[in-house]
Amino acid sequence: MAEQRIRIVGENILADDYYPLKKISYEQRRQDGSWQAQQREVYDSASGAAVMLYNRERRTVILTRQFRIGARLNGSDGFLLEATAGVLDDAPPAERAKLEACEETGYQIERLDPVMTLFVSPGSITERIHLFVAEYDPAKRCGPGGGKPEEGEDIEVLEMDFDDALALIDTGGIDDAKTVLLLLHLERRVLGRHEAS
Ligand SMILES: Nc1nc2c(ncn2[C@@H]2O[C@H](COP(=O)(O)OP(=O)(O)O[C@H]3O[C@H](CO)[C@@H](O)[C@H](O)[C@@H]3O)[C@@H](O)[C@H]2O)c(=O)[nH]1
Ligand SMILES: [Mg+2]
Repeated sequence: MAEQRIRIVGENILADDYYPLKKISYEQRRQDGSWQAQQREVYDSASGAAVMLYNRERRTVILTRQFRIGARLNGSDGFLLEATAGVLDDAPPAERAKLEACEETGYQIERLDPVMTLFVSPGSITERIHLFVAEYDPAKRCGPGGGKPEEGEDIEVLEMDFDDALALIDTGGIDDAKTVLLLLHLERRVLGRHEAS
C-alpha cells in the first residue's frame, strides 16, 4: 500500500441548507516527513453531467443562457452561455445528460459520446462533472425546452454557428469552464476549425 500522506481527523458542518458546507481538519505528511495540521472549508455540492449538442452538417452548437449567481458575485452579469447541464440526482451521467438536454433545450438526443470527467474546483468544491458531446437533429424534439419554471429555471436556448462560438471564447463572451472545454474538444476531435474568410 502507498504510504499514507493524509489523515482526515475531523469534520465540522458550518452550514447545511441545500448542500453542506464543511470544515475539514486533516494532517498532511510533508515531503520532509513532518506532519502538519491543516483546515479547509469545502462545499460538498452534488456532481453533475453536461453535454454540448452539435450538428455536423449545419456546423452549429446549442448553447443555453441562464442566470448564475456565483458568476454574478465575481465580475460577470451572471448570464453565462453554457452547454446544457444538470446535477446527477442518482442518475447515471449519460442518462442525466440526455434528460437535461431534453428539459433545457427541447432536443431529443439519441447517442452521447463521453469526453472526460473533471473536478471543477478541487480546492474548495467536491463536485465532479461528467462531460459529453452529442449530435442533435433540429427536427427531433421532445418538448419546448427552457427548464423547469417551478424550480426557478428560465433558460434561453440559442443555436449558434460553431465558429462564432469559438470566436466568443477568444473575446471572453463564453467563459464557463465546461463549455469552453467542450467547444475545444469539438474543434480538436469532431468538427475542426474553419478559418474566417
Ligand atoms: N432552492 C434552491 N434550489 C437550488 C439550489 N441549488 C440548486 N437548486 C435547484 O437545483 C436545480 C439545478 O438545476 P440543474 O439543471 O440540475 O443543475 P445546474 O444548475 O444546471 O447545474 C449544472 O451545472 C452547474 C454549473 O456548471 C454544475 O455546477 C452542476 O454540477 C451541474 O452540472 C436548479 O434549477 C434549482 O432549482 C439552492 O441553493 N436552493
Ligand atoms: Mg442545468
